[in-house]
This record gives sequence, C-alpha cells and structure tokens, in this order.
Amino acid sequence: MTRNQSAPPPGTAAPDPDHAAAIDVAHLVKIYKTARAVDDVSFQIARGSITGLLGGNGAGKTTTIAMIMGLVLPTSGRVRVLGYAMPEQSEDVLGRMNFESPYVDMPMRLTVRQNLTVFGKLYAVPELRERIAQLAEDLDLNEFLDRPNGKLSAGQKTRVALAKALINRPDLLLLDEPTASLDPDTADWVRQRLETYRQQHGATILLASHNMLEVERLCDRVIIMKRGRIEDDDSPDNIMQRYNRATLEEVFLDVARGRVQDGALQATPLHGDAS
Ligand SMILES: Nc1ncnc2c1ncn2[C@@H]1O[C@H](COP(=O)(O)OP(=O)(O)OP(=O)(O)O)[C@@H](O)[C@H]1O
Repeated sequence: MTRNQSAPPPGTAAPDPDHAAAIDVAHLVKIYKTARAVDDVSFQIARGSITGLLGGNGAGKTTTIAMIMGLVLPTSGRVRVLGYAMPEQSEDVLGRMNFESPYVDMPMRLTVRQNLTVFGKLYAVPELRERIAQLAEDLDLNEFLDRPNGKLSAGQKTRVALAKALINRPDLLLLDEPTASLDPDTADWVRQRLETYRQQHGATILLASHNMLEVERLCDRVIIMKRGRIEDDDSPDNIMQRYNRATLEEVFLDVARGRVQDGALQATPLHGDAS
C-alpha cells in the first residue's frame, strides 16, 4: 500500500490491487424502506472480461451498479473494486473507474469540449487537451466539439457520454444501457468502440442492458437478476443450452415469465401460450 492510500476498514483485508477481481460483491443487500431492491447478491468479475447484467424493469441492476460505484450505500454486504473496499476506500479507486448512462445528462449549456474539459479535470487527466483531441478523433466528435451539449441529437450525446466515460482511460467501465434509444447503426458503432477499448486497454466492462443481441455479441458472461436476486450466472452459450433456447431473448422471456421450474428446463412455445 502506498503512503496516500486510505486504510482498509476494520475487519477488511489489505487491498491487493494487482491480483484482486475487478469487482467482488458479497451478500449485497439494499432495502429501500420496505422494498428489497437487491437481495443477497454475490459475484466476482474477472479483469478484462465483459459481463452483462440482465433482468426486467426493477430487477435491481441499477441499484447494484450504484453500490459498486459507491453512490448508494448497501444495507448490508460488501463491495470491493480492483481490490479496494467501496465506499470506504473509494478515493483510491474512483480515478480508475468510470460510468456511462444515457439517463444521466451532462450540463446542456456547456459545449462538448467544455464538458470533456470539466470531467477531465475532475479525473486529473494528464495532457487533457491532447486526450480530448484523441477522443474526438476516435469517437468522431470533431463536427460538434464546440456545440453546446443541449443542441446535440441523442446519438451524438451518446458518443459524447462515451468520450466522458473513457476520458480517464478507466480500468473498469460500468455501463447502464449504453445503447438505449440509439438507432441500430449507431448502437453497433458504440459496441465496436467498447470492444476495441476493452482489447486495447485490457479493461473490464460491466453493462446492464435490455438488448439481448448486444449481450450475446459483447459479453463473455451473463448475470440474470430477478426481484433483486441472481437467477442465473454463466456464459451466454451455456445459459442458452441450459434453457434449451437459441437466443438470450428467449431465455429472458423464460426467466421473466417464470418458466423455469425445479431445474427441469423444457422448451415451451414463446408465442401464443398462456404459461
Ligand atoms: N431511490 C429509490 N428509492 C426507493 N426505491 C427505489 C429507489 N431506486 C430503486 N428503487 C426500487 O428498487 C427496485 C430496483 O430498482 P433498479 O432501478 O435497481 O432496477 P433495474 O433493474 O435497474 O430496473 P430498470 O431496468 O427498470 O432500469 C425497484 O423496485 C425500484 O422501484
């Protein structure tokens, strides 16, 4: 541990940043008043992997991601990111993470360049001007770099949000529906950029998504949540095989409609059945 790092909380092992899992979540619970948004969730995410967090509306995906980021305090359980306890040691690790969601707007009156400059300074990015120029080139932002964020199309805003998420070259990228409301071409373009970033930087990506084709294409592993709990956790291929389905979309419908009974995974018709 270097001099500037914060001490681990009592009862927590010293961080092992070189060997720890990118994310290590154990018995995580979040109760809002009486609702159990996340209910005893445990998983580890290996470095360099892309994992999809799936589940219907209200399954607990965003709450789980918010706890991993240290933005929401767990009711119980623990979170470690790159070996550091969250949120106690967040100052040691926040600079190595970043987040993107189309539902979180950046300041509308600032231009794209100004926004990226503000976020770059927050992350103390070295040679920030050059970093912004590089991202503008990579993500095709030059045409609107000096336009206010509020005057961009949804697809352009998404590209800017991706630039913001990559500004600090994060080792861990948390994405909440990164391609929601994008046209298929722009969504595909965003996915390609994410894959390239993972390959070039060895980064770890955890993404919540409702787009099953996206998850099949991008993810090495899928964690399916339902009512705050983990319903399944495996590679997309293994999950499809186990549910006897040809696509993750069909698996998703099986899970959502409760077709999995006592481990007996029988393929049932998806259309026109009342099960
Ligand atoms: N701030 C909050 N206060 C009270 N309840 C909340 C809060 N945030 C989320 N919830 C509840 O917690 C549960 C899980 O919500 P969460 O947003 O984590 O689900 P999700 O899987 O991300 O859903 P979606 O796919 O709709 O975004 C839901 O029942 C939701 O109503």
